[in-house]
Amino acid sequence: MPTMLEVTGLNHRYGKGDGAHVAVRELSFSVDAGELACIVGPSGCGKSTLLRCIAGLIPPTGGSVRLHGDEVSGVPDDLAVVFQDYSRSLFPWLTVARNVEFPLRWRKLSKQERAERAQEALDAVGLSGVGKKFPWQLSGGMQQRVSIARALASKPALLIMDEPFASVDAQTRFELEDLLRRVQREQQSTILLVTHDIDESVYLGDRVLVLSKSPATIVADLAVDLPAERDQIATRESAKFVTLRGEVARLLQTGPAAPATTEEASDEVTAAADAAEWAATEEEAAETGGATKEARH
Ligand SMILES: Nc1ncnc2c1ncn2[C@@H]1O[C@H](COP(=O)(O)OP(=O)(O)OP(=O)(O)O)[C@@H](O)[C@H]1O
Repeated sequence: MPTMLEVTGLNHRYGKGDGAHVAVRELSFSVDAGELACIVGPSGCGKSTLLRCIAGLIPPTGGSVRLHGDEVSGVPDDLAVVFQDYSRSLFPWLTVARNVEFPLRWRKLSKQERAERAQEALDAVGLSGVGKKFPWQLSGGMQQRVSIARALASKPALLIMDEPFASVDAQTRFELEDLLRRVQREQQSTILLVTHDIDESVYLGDRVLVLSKSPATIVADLAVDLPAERDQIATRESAKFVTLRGEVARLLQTGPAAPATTEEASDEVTAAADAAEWAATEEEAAETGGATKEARH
């Protein structure tokens, strides 16, 4: 698959001089077309800053972001973002259908084509019959489906999702996760999704990018070797899922295993020599039928 998103040596620093804060440091990764990549990182590590740079909302202070080969400067036309807070991202005075159509106004589409695209997107998220309702007449989970439909209607090259399911209850979250995976596969969408939830990152992702504590940098890029068809109970109980979840949790807690210092390495050599000597003595004792073990303790 061709590369859809390429982030190279990205840096972002807020402010200048003594008060400057480095939020993102030398961060590089790429996402292939049709891939769903999850980003997981500790609170405050710089996830939103990274997404804002990728979405062209703020210019990075260093490095580059390329979308299908084009340098991102300003918000690209073919990029859509779904935020956590659905209640603030939908217009309450517009019907659901009009909300979904809204970003298509800037596309060269007839009124009829816009209406059809909106209906297709609503069908895809299981909201075929609610186009004439207003967002406030829907549940929270349904409103977030509308936000997803609106993002999909514009057929973006890249869909960015910032904690999209963090404001809904656990049951709805599971439904929305399954919905997202289904729609992503049907439409071959390229998605970059940020979450705090380790399990969600493994359940949803084709890949999980683990970020360090602030300033954000990538500590691991893990392929999620789970079947494409996932199930909220069976997948989460599978050995592969549990292992991956543990690996992500460990990386978040401690970061990647650091290379041993010279001092640590020399300690390890001494410990290994001691162990070998002890084992040899034990062997000797066993051969002579002695009770060295008991005598030593
Ligand atoms: N506009 C700003 N000016 C100065 N510092 C900022 C600004 N926005 C964010 N920061 C700082 O940059 C760091 C990263 O913030 P950011 O919001 O990107 O982290 P995050 O990982 O998305 O956080 P959370 O997990 O809490 O959503 C934080 O220390 C934050 O205080």
